[in-house]
Amino acid sequence: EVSITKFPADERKIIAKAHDKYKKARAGIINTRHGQIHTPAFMPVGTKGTVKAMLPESVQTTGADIILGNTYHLMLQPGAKRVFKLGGLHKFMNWSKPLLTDSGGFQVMSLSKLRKITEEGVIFNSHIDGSKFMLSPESSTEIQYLLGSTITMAFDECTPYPSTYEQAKSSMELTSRWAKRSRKAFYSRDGYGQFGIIQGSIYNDLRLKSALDLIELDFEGYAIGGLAVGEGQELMFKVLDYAPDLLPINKPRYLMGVGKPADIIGAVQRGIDMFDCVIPTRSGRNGQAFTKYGVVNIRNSKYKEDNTPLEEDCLCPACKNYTKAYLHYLVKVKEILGAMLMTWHNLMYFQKLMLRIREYIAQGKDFDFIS
Ligand SMILES: COC(=O)c1ccc(CCNc2nc3cc4nc(N)[nH]c(=O)c4cc3[nH]2)cc1
Ligand SMILES: [Zn+2]
Repeated sequence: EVSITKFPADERKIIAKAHDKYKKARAGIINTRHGQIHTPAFMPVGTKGTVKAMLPESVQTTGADIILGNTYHLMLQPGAKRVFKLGGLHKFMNWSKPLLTDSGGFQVMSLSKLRKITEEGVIFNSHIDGSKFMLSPESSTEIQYLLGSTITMAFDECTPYPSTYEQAKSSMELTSRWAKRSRKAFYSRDGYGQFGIIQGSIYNDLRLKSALDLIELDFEGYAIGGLAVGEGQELMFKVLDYAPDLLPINKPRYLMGVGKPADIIGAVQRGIDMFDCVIPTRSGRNGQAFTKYGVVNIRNSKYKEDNTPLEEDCLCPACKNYTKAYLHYLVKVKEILGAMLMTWHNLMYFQKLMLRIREYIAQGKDFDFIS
C-alpha cells in the first residue's frame, strides 16, 4: 500500500485544466499470459533485458506490472536465437510478468550509423561493430517471437518531426504496408498480443487513414507513434485531442515514449492507457529525483548537508534509509548505489502517480481532490 499524496503544483494546473475538457480517462485491466496489467500503466524501460541499476524483484516492488525491452539491442547482443535457446527473455532476465518489446525501427533510426530504408525493410550497420543487419516486418516479428514477448509491436517507420504533409503521407503508407506484413507474420497465441502503431505526424487526415488501415488488421491493441519526437507538449496534446478516438474504444491505447508526469496526466485525460519512458531511469542516474515538491537535482550543492529524505512519506529504500546528503554524495562520486537509489525512487514515484490516477478514475473522481 502506498500513501496518496497530492500532485505537485504544476500537475495541479494540468489536471484541473484537462478535467474540464476531457472525460475520456479510463481505468482497466489487460489480461495476458504473464499476468494482469492495470491501466493506466507506466512501463519502465529495460532496453537490454534489464531495467538499469534495478533487480527485477525491485522493479516488481515499485508496482510495475510490465516492462519494455528493445528488439534492436537484443538482436545485436546477445541475439534473439540465443535468448530463445536459453528459454526466452522472461527466463533469461528473471522477469515473469508481461514484457512488451518495441519493434526496432525507431531504435535503428536513432542509434545505427549507416542505414537504408527499402520497401523490404531497413538495412543497417550495427552501432556496436558495424556489421550489417536487416530489420523487416517479418524479421522483427520473428525476433519478438523468439524473445517470447507478451506484447509484440508491429514494425513501423517513426515519421520524423517536422515532416511535410507529403513526407508524412508516404511514411504513413509505408507503415500501413509494413503493419499488414507484421500482422501476417505474427504467430497468435492465447494471452499474447500484437499492437499496431499509427503514424501520420500532426496531420489529422493521415492519422485517420493510418487508424483505418490498422483497424482492418484487428490488432490486440494500438499504439500512437510518431510523437515525443520533438514536437513539444502543446502539439502532442493537439494530436491527442482526437487521435485516441480514432482507435477501438475496447482495446488498449499505448502512447510510445511518454513521458514526464504532466505529459502522462494530459494523455490519460485524452484516453491513453499505456506509457513507456526512459525519464525516471535515465534522469535518475543523472541525479534528477521526481518528488511531490517538483524535480530535485540532487547534485545541487544545496543538498550536500541536507539530512532529510527526498520524500518523508515515500516507502522506497532511498527515502526510508538515506538522506539527500548521502544521495548527493553518491551521485557526485558516481557510486553505483547512487544510480540504484535514485532509479528506485523515481520508478516508485511514477508507479505511485499511475496508482493515484487509476484510483481517481475508478472512483469516478474528477481529480477535484487537487483543486
Ligand atoms: C532523460 O530523458 C530522455 O533521455 C528521453 C529520450 C527520449 C524521449 C522520447 C522518446 N520518444 C519516443 N519513443 C518512441 C518509440 C517509438 N517506437 C516505435 N516503434 N514507433 C514510434 O513511432 C515511436 C515513437 C517514439 N517516441 C524521452 C526522454
Ligand atoms: Zn522514495
